[in-house]
Amino acid sequence: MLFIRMLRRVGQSPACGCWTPVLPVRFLGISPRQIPADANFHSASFSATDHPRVLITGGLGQLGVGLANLLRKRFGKDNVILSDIRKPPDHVFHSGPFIYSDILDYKNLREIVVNNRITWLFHYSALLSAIGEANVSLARAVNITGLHNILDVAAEHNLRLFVPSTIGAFGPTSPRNPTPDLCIQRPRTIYGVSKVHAELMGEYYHYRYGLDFRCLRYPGIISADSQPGGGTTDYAVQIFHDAAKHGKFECNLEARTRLPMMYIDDCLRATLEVMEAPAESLSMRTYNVSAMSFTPEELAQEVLKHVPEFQITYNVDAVRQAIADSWPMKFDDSNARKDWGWKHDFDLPELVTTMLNFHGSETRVAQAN
Ligand SMILES: NC(=O)c1ccc[n+]([C@@H]2O[C@H](COP(=O)([O-])OP(=O)(O)OC[C@H]3O[C@@H](n4cnc5c(N)ncnc54)[C@H](O)[C@@H]3O)[C@@H](O)[C@H]2O)c1
Ligand SMILES: C[C@@H](O)[C@H](N)C(=O)O
Repeated sequence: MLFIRMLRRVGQSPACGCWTPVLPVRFLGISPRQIPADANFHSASFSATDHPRVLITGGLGQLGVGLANLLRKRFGKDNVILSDIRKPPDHVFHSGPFIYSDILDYKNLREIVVNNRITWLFHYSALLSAIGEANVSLARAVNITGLHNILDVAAEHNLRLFVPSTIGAFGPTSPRNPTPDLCIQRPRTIYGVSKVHAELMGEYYHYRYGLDFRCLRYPGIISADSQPGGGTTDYAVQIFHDAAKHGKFECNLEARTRLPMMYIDDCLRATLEVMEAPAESLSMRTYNVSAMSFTPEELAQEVLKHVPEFQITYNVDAVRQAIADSWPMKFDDSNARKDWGWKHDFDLPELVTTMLNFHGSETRVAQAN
């Protein structure tokens, strides 16, 4: 009876007309892993004045080290733990706490969360779009089974959980220009399918167990000092390296392939901002975020302004091209802008200047400027 009365008391959110978080795990009697409700004594509570204790999974990829740097500046070095299944390079190992964590090992995850009194979890482990197509069973395990472990450990220990999604969560039947937050999502890659699954499972855990799940759909992310991990948008990172070093670049997508992109600083700031946003400002739990959209041809034109002899040629990779042709060309992120004040800093000209300054200080870019 108590349970039914509490369900009745839960109202509809005026902002979105959707259900507000239903009930905390303890009212449901059992958590997702069948842990007795009163066994939830490990969860560390923190008030707004305390710093969160952060764990980043898959932290040695393109985005994780930059995220750790940003969060350590904000919350203190020792409050942010980077983890992965790979061996960290020296500079990462010495820059702050690093531990081994395999997201397929649930007990290992739970031990890390408990021993380190983790309160916020950024879940970055994944196999990206192109590499996922080359190894579907591993992508399925890491991106789906691994996500289940993350959701369960987060729900059991009352963590605030960030899981990134992607433009790859849409497919050929989605509106592509622009792509809104809510529309048909029928991706044709294992990566995209696993990310739609993550969005839906995270939202389900939010409504069912009160999990504080937050998710942004990132565009292709462009970074200077970290390498992409096997995606369809990787060309937009490699082009800067090759332009600065060799003055030429062979592109694996067609010249007119338009995709949403974002500079890494904007991406990481968006991630921190949505995690810090007051819960009542979030009318949704999964948001598109956007900065710019361009084609390889347009990117090459901008590079030419800095590297006058730059040449681009095309040798199209059929798998990547098919993926790109099914993805959004432009993202509609008006809900993120409206709800929690998202605003990007980098458009195409600033992106190109920043990337070439990084790569080109001692090469042909420096000579041209
Ligand atoms: N980089 C982008 O352009 C982009 C765009 C959209 C979304 N995202 C998402 O952001 C997140 C981070 O992306 P990224 O580019 O840094 O990815 P990445 O491929 O560069 O890194 C992923 C990391 O996951 C780790 N990993 C693999 N299996 C693991 C396991 N079993 N346990 C723990 N770690 C494991 C890998 O070792 C790797 O370091 C991913 O979830 C990705 O889907 C990235
Ligand atoms: C877009 C994103 O999810 C990733 N960079 C990929 O291309 O797979």
